[in-house]
Amino acid sequence: MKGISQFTVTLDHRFARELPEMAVAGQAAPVPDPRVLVLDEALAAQLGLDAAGLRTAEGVGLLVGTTVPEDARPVAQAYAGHQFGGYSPRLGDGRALLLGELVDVDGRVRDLHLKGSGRTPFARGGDGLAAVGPMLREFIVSNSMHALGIPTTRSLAVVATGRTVLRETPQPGAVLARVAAGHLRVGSFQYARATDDPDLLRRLADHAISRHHPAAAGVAQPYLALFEAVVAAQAALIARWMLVGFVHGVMNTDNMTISGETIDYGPCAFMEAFDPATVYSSIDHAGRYAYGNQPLVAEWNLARLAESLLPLLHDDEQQAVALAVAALGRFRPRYEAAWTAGMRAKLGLPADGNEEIVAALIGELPGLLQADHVDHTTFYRALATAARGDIGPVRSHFVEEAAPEDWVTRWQTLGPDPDAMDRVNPLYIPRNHLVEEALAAATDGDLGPVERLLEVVTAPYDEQAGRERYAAAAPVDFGAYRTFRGT
Ligand SMILES: Nc1ncnc2c1ncn2[C@@H]1O[C@H](COP(=O)(O)OP(=O)(O)OP(=O)(O)O)[C@@H](O)[C@H]1O
Repeated sequence: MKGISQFTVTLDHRFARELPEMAVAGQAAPVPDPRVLVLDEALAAQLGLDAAGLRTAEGVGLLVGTTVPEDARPVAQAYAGHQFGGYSPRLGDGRALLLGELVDVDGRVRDLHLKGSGRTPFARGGDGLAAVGPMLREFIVSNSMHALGIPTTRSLAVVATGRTVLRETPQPGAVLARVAAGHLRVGSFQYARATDDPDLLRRLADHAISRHHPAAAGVAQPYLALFEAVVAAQAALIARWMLVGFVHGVMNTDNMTISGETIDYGPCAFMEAFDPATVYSSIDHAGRYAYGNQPLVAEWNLARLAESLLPLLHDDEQQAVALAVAALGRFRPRYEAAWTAGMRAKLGLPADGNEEIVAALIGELPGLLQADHVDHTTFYRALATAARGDIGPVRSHFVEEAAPEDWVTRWQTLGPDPDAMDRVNPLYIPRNHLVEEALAAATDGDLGPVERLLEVVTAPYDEQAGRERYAAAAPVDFGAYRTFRGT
């Protein structure tokens, strides 16, 4: 491995140092013909990395893991997890490497991680690789989420490898360089707990507190405070997903972070026609991870985290369980409060006042939207137009145009603020048919549609002239419920 001469990158290896039992040394697979497809230059600058340097041969080598600093020790992280409800004791990064941690220009510690960088000891039957399409999906959707102000892992770059990856059909391969507050997952704690090594579990919890929830340090019950902090972060996160209609698609416990960032953009998509049963993953036959189930699944995943933490909560198991149950019980009220506050904002209403009328309006809305398969995104922009005095666009969202009138009349008496609504209700989300269209073009070598889509979804609230098709629902023949595999 060679050093980087174009620019300096200083990587720490705190995860590997503090938790060596959970870090397996790995090396990126050779990349025959690396080509940068997309690079987030603003993110590079935030990391203190020179974007031009990242485009040089050595810089690209860092982005795919083949040229790393001399003292770098890339590792695959161990984790376990419940996938679709079934427990796997050993998952881990099968096709990913943590290159190390770096301190960004704001002094925050960020992981630099590669996805699709080759097989690791956790690869099981997998080839360790990733295809251009899914890695660009992660780049596009994570950028959209960030622009929407939703906590998420970030995508620094997608580099085509020049290697063919075999999926249903042969696909061009790619490596995603991912940046995150951290890669600890609920599954990391399940892994540590399953080792029956209380010291490892404690070190993992201390590491998580120090990196993600420092306020939990120094209180009487730090590990309970850690759990409470994760509950709070996830309640806030899932509410944000629900408010924009984001369907994660694979909310396994290895895809739920301790930091509270959204992770793993596999078969994810934004719901168009409002329907709680909306599912995008072709392997989710039972609808476990449907839009409307996401808060319940999050709570279920957090219960698995609580189980993993029990030995740290109290010496007496019954007392530990009682503490965990009480803390988990705070998920629902926190989620409800975040949801209600978010809905008030979407409806252009102040944070409090008129509680009963507002609760009724919020409670009735899903039924109204679902009955007519109303587009979850354009509806709220149309509602702002109604607040400005023109109810026409709202009416045209419904089969029976008079259907929403009673609801709208009651809402209008509350004096909603349309400008405030347009600041929280996006006009542009990465609609699945646009994402698919862009990924197909990129797979065929044309990056134009990806670049245009990125431009649109990273300015989600501002009307962009000539970009009407990006705000419109999928054409009927696309099929609103088309599902796909994520990887
Ligand atoms: N092609 C592959 N080769 C080896 N391992 C794989 C491959 N695809 C997935 N895995 C492994 O299978 C497990 C579940 O995969 P999943 O798709 O949830 O994760 P991922 O998308 O690879 O990574 P992340 O969760 O970090 O975004 C993980 O342990 C992952 O590393």
